[in-house]
Amino acid sequence: MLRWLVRGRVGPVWMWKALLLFVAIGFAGQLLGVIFNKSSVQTAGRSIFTSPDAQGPSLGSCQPHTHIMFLKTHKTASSTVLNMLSRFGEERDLRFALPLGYQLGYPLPFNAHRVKGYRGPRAVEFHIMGNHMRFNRPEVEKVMPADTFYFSIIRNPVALAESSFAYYKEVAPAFRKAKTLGDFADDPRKYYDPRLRNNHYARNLLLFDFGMDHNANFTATLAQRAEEMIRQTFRLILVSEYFDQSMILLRHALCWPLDAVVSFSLNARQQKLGGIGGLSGGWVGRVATAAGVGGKGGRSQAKTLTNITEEQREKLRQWNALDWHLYTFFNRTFWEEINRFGVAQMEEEVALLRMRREELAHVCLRDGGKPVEAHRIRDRNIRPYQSGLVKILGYELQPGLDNATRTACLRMIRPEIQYKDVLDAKQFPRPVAAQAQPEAQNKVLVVAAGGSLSRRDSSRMRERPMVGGVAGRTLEEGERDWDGHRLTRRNQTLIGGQDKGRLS
Ligand SMILES: Nc1ncnc2c1ncn2[C@@H]1O[C@H](COP(=O)(O)OS(=O)(=O)O)[C@@H](OP(=O)(O)O)[C@H]1O
Repeated sequence: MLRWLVRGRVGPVWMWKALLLFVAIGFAGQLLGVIFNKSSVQTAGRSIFTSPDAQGPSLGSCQPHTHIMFLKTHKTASSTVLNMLSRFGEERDLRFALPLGYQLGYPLPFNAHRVKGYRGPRAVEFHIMGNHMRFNRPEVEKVMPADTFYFSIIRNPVALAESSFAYYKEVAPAFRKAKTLGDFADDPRKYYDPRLRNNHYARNLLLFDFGMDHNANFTATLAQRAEEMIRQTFRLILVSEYFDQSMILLRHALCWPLDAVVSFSLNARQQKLGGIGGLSGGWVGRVATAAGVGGKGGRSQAKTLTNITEEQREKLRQWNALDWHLYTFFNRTFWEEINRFGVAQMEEEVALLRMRREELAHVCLRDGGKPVEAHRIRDRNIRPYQSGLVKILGYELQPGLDNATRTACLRMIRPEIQYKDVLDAKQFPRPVAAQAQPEAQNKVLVVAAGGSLSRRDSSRMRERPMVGGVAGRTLEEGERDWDGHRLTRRNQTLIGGQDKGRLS
């Protein structure tokens, strides 16, 4: 029959040869496609963010909340939470109440004028607010709509003190003077002067962030007043030690899809003890594992990385007695909430969340999700800011991702400072000419997530994420940020205009 065809009874020979060639190419293409489909991360990732798993179990007919205020408390996993809000808002073109610099006037009580683009209390234009601030309800209410959902997160004060000590060692004078956290815990008053700027990082930091007097001595009346104020304003208080359970409660409260609350831990210190595990070694889920649902009847253990004795822990609890009260109180209400939600359902949903996180880590992250030191991250734009005694870790993206997957994965690991720049550039696009100024790179100030400005020699500065370089946003010399003081620059050393306390 082929001879018959070839002889040109049905069309010329060249046409049949061409046809055979096309069929062969098509077949080979199909075959290669099957092979690559099985092995390539890129293809696996193509559909992962749009698969039905991304939605999670049905939430019924509720409407997703889009007016949200998150009080970003310090050293409580708040950067991981803020990352979710940033992703959610960016994907849906929501408007963020962004700071002029990198924090909303912290540590001064929040003032509405710290919000970029704020035009007065009657202009309703922001959906999400979540950068560091010292809470001040009347001013926040000027910015956010009346139906805003307020929530925040707390952490065991002992673990929080440890994290704060490591991060703000050179920022808080009380920590600077103490050799170790143990020494500080043994006799905090020896190191602590309430008049010194930045010492709020060393005592009742939670209470300070909620806008209350963190230096007051503990009384039951004060503690109850604090608890009452928080309950009146905040609809949900999450607990860092039970991060995954917190995410499930949050997702139900906000009526958000599962993927919106799946995250990789950001801003983590390198673990000195015990090394770093990959995903299978429990890194991404390390906190989750430590916080099994209801494992300890709702009580949490502070997971600390340094060696402090039980006696020193107890001293830290006493030193931070007001925070300790808040923590125990809201830990209790948190578990009451889970009981109302249903313990069995919580277990199921937490398991789904963890599975999903593993899946996304497998697609998005290099080396199975193992966090890496900043200088090892090839893409400088996603290096986390470094501060204090230990290395703050970040992630590397899996190579070879298709564009859509890469964008979604990148959002999940983009550090807070860089994310603020991205959102800022989107909300306040600058004329092309302004973005192209060559000296912009030289005027970059590096600002810590916690608010401190880096004091680095220029060679080390090159290792830091170039804040202004991320999206063309640069803090200009003389701009006011941090606490309203004018910032000046002396040979790469950035200092506050009038204070003895350096900004780091
Ligand atoms: N998912 C999750 N679960 C539990 N804990 C987590 C999570 N993500 C981040 N972290 C830990 O939170 C600490 C950083 O907190 P913040 O991001 O609030 O710090 S900051 O105030 O913005 O600088 C930091 O704690 P330390 O490592 O003890 O310093 C992070 O490891």
